[in-house]
Amino acid sequence: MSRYDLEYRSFSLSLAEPLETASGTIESRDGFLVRVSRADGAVGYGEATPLPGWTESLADCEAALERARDALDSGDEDGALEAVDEAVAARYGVSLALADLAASSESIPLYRYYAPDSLVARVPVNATVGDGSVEETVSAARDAVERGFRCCKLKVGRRSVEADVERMRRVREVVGPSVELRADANGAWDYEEALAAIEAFDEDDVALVEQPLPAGALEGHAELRGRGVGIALDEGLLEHGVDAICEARAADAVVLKPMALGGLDVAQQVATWVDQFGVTPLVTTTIDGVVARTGAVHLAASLPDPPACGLATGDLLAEDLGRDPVLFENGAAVVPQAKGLGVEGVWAE
Ligand SMILES: O=C(O)CCC(=O)c1ccccc1C(=O)O
Ligand SMILES: [Mg+2]
Repeated sequence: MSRYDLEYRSFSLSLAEPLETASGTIESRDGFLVRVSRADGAVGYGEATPLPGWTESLADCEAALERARDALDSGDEDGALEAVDEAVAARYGVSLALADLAASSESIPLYRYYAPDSLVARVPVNATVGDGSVEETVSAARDAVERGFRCCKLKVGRRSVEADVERMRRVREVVGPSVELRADANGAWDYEEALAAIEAFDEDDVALVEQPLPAGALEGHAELRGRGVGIALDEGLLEHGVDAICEARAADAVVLKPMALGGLDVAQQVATWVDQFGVTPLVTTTIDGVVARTGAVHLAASLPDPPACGLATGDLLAEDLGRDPVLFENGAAVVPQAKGLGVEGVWAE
């Protein structure tokens, strides 16, 4: 007898404007909305939105969701998560739907399912600024600060280091000294370029650079630390895992993307583990729909004292799966306190 039913529907969401990054341009996000329902009428939502280079393909994601559905149909609950074990986006979709259902049944917001005794009103967030021209970059950063953001992350690495240093310098002039600035090179630089960028960024009080060197580099990242600008590993976390990074002392922070790690439960474990080594966990999305994005907000809310997280990516989309339950104000995401994820109206019949 099956206790749960799993259904999924495909969607395609275009970005308001293509997001330029050093590892490619993101124009749309295609994936699957997942719904798990229990015989008593309780439901939970999840979202599996693969991103080439970061997760399984769309086809592999769908095949994994189909296996999970079949496992649940035959009453095999453990089998459902085993079926998506090798497909991180599908695993996020299924595990999020099950967690949303479980937290909803207990009438607690999802973050308290992971951090039972906590009460968290808001988590700080960064604005995400694409790798555009100086004018585009300055205008996007100025806009973000006018909307209340206190931290901006600039995508870098598509042009020369000098050009990126110029972009950063102009942004610092415009936003003033108190806004935190970060960069994300998505692995674009070699060691010499990264060193030059970091030394120049330090003069503009840049707090952090994500993935200056390719994912494979560990020693190089370790060498780049301690120069005033923090080093965060993103692609590198997926390539090496936590232990190798901590052992090589290769990072000040690691970037946790639930879609790329296979779910909030996995990301929670990674966060708790890296924290033991003094490495800061930093939660971001993969530019997802509202269901996956809100899951990431709950993950950040479940962590003690998170830094500004890359969760304010909803505005990058031209359309969404439903209404966004997360309000952004004064540089923070207001954490939904309704039961479960707090996402409604995404599965209109
Ligand atoms: O962290 C953010 O500000 C937003 C998320 C982001 O930058 C991103 C989005 C999609 C794919 C990769 C990345 C990345 O952090 O490298
Ligand atoms: Mg990154």
